[in-house]
Amino acid sequence: MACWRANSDDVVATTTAHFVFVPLMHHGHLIPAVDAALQLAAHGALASVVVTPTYAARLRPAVESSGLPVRLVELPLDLAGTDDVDRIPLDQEAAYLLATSRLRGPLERHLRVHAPPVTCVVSDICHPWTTGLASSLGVPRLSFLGMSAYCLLCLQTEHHAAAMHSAYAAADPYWHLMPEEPVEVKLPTAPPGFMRLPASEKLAYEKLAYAVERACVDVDGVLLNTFLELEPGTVVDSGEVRSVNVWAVGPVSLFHQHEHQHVAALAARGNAPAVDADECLQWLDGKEPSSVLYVSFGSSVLHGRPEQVMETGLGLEASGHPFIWVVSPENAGQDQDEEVRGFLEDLEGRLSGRGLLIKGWAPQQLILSHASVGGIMTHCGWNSTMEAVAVGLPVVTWPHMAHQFLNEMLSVQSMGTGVSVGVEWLKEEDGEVAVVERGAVEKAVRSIMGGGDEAVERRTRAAALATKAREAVREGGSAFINLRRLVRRYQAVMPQDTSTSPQIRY
Ligand SMILES: O=c1ccn([C@@H]2O[C@H](COP(=O)(O)OP(=O)(O)O[C@H]3O[C@H](CO)[C@@H](O)[C@H](O)[C@H]3O)[C@@H](O)[C@H]2O)c(=O)[nH]1
Repeated sequence: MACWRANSDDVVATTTAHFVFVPLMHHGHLIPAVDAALQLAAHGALASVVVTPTYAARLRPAVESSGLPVRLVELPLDLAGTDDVDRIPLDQEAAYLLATSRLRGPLERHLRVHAPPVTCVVSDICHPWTTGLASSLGVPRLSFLGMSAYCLLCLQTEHHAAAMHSAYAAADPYWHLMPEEPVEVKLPTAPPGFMRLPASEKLAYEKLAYAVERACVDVDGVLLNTFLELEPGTVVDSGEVRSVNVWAVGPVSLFHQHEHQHVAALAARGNAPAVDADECLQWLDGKEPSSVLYVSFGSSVLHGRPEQVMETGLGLEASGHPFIWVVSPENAGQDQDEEVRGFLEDLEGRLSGRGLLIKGWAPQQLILSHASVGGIMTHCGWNSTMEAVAVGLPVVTWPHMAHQFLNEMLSVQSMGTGVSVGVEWLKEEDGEVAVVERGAVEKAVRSIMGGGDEAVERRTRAAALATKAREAVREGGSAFINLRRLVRRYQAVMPQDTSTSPQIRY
């Protein structure tokens, strides 16, 4: 079957499903979107990923080395002199997110003149403007959500949606009543310093939150980086409650254990690493199997207070276990805090050989795939949570904001692979401050890395989940079947150009 589209410039024929990904250019959103694009391409589709030049340069090695039909559509976007969200001041981030809507015109023009025609737009939830883009192109739109099915289900309740929005807008603690469960969970938002927004930005976030809500409504389906066996009832329920197709295609990171990927590309997944990947692997080679803890708080979490960085370091030291600790430049005091900088240098000196500090971007995927790594301390970003599942590692959970608290619950209570670090909330003049003392860090690390019965059982459960994850993406597995069905479904869709009379033939 061939589908034809007439547009103002040309007439092209295609039998290929062509997914155009419009990700949010923020690591936690962009990385899984690119992985999903690679997965779809491995299943026979063409995938285009829309990015600005900075991100195109970062992604090119991984995309090109895959040898798969994934195109980077490079479009400029300038805000405050940069197109890189890492360099945009925190108080302008919301404005940046809203500014991405400026991409719509150039993108639509690009898609209209470049063959083959798009058959499906896959949009980050933060890009409500893609609704208009898809309808103007006459193609369906999928939303790509960087969260669990459980979290999606929670978002169905008006109460939670409102709470989530007010959290972003006002940075107040909020409460969420889980659907059909009489359990109240306190979901505090963020420590001071994180998403503390000036009044002008609050408005931008409110607008954004409203836009996200709209964007979730008018979709042909939702793509989730989870898999059926991980959240059996919830994947189905989340679709039924919302009356939308939910496609669980994860763990998308497992693509990188695929024959297509090279070590160098893997090291540079998402960003250029701040360490030499070979040296990092050699360091791990010198360690016992499953003995090293990997500590990372993702791409955007700030501890807020310098004392917290020091308490974390002292807790890791006291645990006695080898570790790799990824300290973001802001947390490492690279900008101003000399005390923190000095503390980290001393720590590195004292623990030389036992603790490896990476100040900047870590080759996370490469590290987690190494046999010497035995556990992760994580902020419970959904990607890191899924990456832990994919490689079968237990986790110390230390959520910092928003749905990370739900992800903690999934790891600790549902999967049984997590131990909470136990964040304490102290009242201060301008709100609550999250505090984790060194003793709590030490205890949680010993608990997942130790040899006691509970630790062994946790590791066994994590290994069993990883087996299920690999089965899900393997031929005949649930995610594999979903990817295949997606490619078939959107290859059969006939794009219609609404500005000209569509000419469609079979
Ligand atoms: O040094 C680093 C840091 C991160 N990563 C990768 O970057 C991604 C980080 O994603 P995630 O673990 O989800 O954390 P965030 O970057 O904090 O992600 C944001 O986006 C996620 C998806 O919406 C949300 O779940 C989080 O709460 C939100 O903070 C993962 O693929 C990591 O492997 C690296 O490779 N090296």
